[in-house]
Amino acid sequence: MGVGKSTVGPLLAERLGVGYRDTDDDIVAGQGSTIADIFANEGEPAFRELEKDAVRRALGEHDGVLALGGGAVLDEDTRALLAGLRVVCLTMDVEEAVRRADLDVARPLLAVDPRKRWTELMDARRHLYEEVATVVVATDGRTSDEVTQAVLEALALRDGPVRPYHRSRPAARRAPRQAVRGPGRPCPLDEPTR
Ligand SMILES: Nc1ncnc2c1ncn2[C@@H]1O[C@H](COP(=O)(O)OP(=O)(O)OP(=O)(O)O)[C@@H](O)[C@H]1O
Ligand SMILES: O=C(O)C1=C[C@@H](O)[C@@H](O)[C@H](O)C1
Ligand SMILES: [Mg+2]
Repeated sequence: MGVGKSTVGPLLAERLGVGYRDTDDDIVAGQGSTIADIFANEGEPAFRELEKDAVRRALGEHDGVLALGGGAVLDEDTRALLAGLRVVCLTMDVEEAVRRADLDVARPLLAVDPRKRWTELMDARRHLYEEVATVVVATDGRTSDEVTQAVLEALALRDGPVRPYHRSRPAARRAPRQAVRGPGRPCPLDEPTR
């Protein structure tokens, strides 16, 4: 949350010459309310249902860079949909998270005691981010342009120069996920690609 998905996503899309889409933006546009208002008025479970639908729809319609909400990976079906795609997990430490949480939009899950909440959320989610990530890229001390470059390099190390997948491309010709990540090699969040 606040790690820079919506900042780096468009830069990455531009570098790759593909479109950019953000499921948080899709939800806000579809509901005509902010995420903070959806959490406040309808509750987190209702938001998660909207998020699940938004991710499914976006993955079906969109071939370019897609930013997911930070909690999208909580859903098992969503995690299954991400298998076989290049998934970039951006990281930062808690100090940076607290700084960025203060910068702009309200993040409902960090509204009270952001340091404690962020740590709790990461403890609960770390294994899910690791499960879906093809590469893990640290953002601390890097500008968004530097993060974008690091993402491209991390993906190229795993997969060769990045070319977008196209939905028309037969699934069998896609690089198998294990080959991208390396057999039995998870992408631990405490050993990000620097
Ligand atoms: N590399 C960076 N260095 C410093 N600040 C950054 C960096 N990337 C993004 N930011 C700032 O951090 C804040 C959060 O960024 P952004 O909204 O892109 O995160 P996000 O991951 O999309 O958040 P959310 O999970 O709420 O969707 C913004 O104020 C943004 O300008
Ligand atoms: O990590 C999370 O649970 C969230 C992240 C944001 O992208 C938003 O989807 C929302 O603020 C919840
Ligand atoms: Mg965002």
